[in-house]
Amino acid sequence: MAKPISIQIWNPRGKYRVVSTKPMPGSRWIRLLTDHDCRLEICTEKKTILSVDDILALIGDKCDGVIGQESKTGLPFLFANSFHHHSTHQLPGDPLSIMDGGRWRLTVLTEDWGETLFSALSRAGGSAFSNMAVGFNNVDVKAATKYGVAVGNTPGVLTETTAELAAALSLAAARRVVEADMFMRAGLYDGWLPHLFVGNLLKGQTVGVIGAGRIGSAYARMMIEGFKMNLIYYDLYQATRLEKFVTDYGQFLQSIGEQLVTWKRAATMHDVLREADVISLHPILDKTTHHLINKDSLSIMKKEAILVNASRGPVIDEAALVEHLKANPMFRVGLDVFEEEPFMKPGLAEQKNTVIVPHIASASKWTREGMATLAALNVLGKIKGYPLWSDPNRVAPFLDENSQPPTACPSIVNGKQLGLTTSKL
Ligand SMILES: NC(=O)c1ccc[n+]([C@@H]2O[C@H](COP(=O)([O-])OP(=O)(O)OC[C@H]3O[C@@H](n4cnc5c(N)ncnc54)[C@H](O)[C@@H]3O)[C@@H](O)[C@H]2O)c1
Ligand SMILES: O=C(O)[C@H](O)CO
Repeated sequence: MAKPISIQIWNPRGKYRVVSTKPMPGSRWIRLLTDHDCRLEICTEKKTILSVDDILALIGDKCDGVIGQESKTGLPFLFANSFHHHSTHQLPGDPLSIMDGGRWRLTVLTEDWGETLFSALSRAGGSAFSNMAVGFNNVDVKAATKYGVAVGNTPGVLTETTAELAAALSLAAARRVVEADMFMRAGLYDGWLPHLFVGNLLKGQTVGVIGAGRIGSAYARMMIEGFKMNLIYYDLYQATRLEKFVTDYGQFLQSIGEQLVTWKRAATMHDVLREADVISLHPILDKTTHHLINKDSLSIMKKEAILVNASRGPVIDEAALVEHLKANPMFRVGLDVFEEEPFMKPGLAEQKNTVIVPHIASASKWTREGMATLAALNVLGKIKGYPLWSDPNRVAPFLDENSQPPTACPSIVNGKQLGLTTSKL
């Protein structure tokens, strides 16, 4: 077992022991737990990723609930959590393995919430775990359910913040903002030139969205309202509200004498790749979306297309992307996530046609504090036996600093499997 690691303790006499594997932004989440009789232990260890042994040491003999972090892109439960039946992209080998220089090696890139940790939490008397994230590809939900542990996540509070970063990456890539900034800082500018950093105009072009869920739909709206782009999207489900929005918005534009905007639901992802000028990826990461963008799919995209990824790194085959960027200098990408965070595939950083940021899509103050609050309330709610909140996307009542949050768990992904009741509120 790993040595005990550094811990900050709040409300030492609290009846329920809750552990957070990282300090989280804001203080409301701490108050909410300690005001409800929780002894809170926050791991302040500098390590970015805690090992299973570290977390076992944190759980100890008595622990009622844990707040964990997805921290970095996680492959481990790609297969276990897949709720979709169509599989067009099979990863060869063990799901815990990753290709490295021609060999498969074991990798743990994230807190590894599987059988070992959930059985330990259950033995310690715990029944609650929440990720401080909406994605939960680092969690083996089946194992959690087997041990009676609720798994929380934090939807609703990061939708707009994440979509805004995807829009920022789209714009920065289209207008070559980073390249131009570096040029300026290097003192290379010696006067206006007709050909200097010519990029792509977005107005009237087609935006493609793959995974038109909460974030994908919010991003689509931003690009349509902001830049009057037409939409083509691919999702396993119809995005009815998004379609209606584009229809209504198009009619509004026509009524004021401007050009219509249109939408199309593509029958295949390849239709989006062929037709769109800017493509943004927003699906969950599971076996159906692993390496969705690979050598073949890149080859059918327009030579001057822009590809944005603020979902999960392994949705793109990053090595294939590097080759594509080298061969197609006018093809540009905006990346918030990487296949093996915190690393980038060799060659990516050297390519001028990339805009790369370190997994900051949800990093606005309001969102990060809200994520901490929701994660804490998922754990508190389960410990207290509160029901599930009826609509995990409607989280505003939990985020109002001036009132007590509802007595419900904001978002538990395995609530049904655990037979938890739903709040009437
Ligand atoms: N970069 C970041 O910091 C950051 C922040 C928030 C979320 N995320 C990622 O974004 C993901 C999406 O978040 P969300 O809140 O919009 O989730 P969501 O569940 O609302 O949307 C995901 C959509 O992907 C679709 N989908 C699933 N499999 C697909 C497939 N094979 N092809 C096409 N579409 C498919 C689903 O039907 C759904 O509509 C999260 O799971 C998370 O991994 C990243
Ligand atoms: O899934 C998530 O929520 C992100 O990756 C972190 O914001």
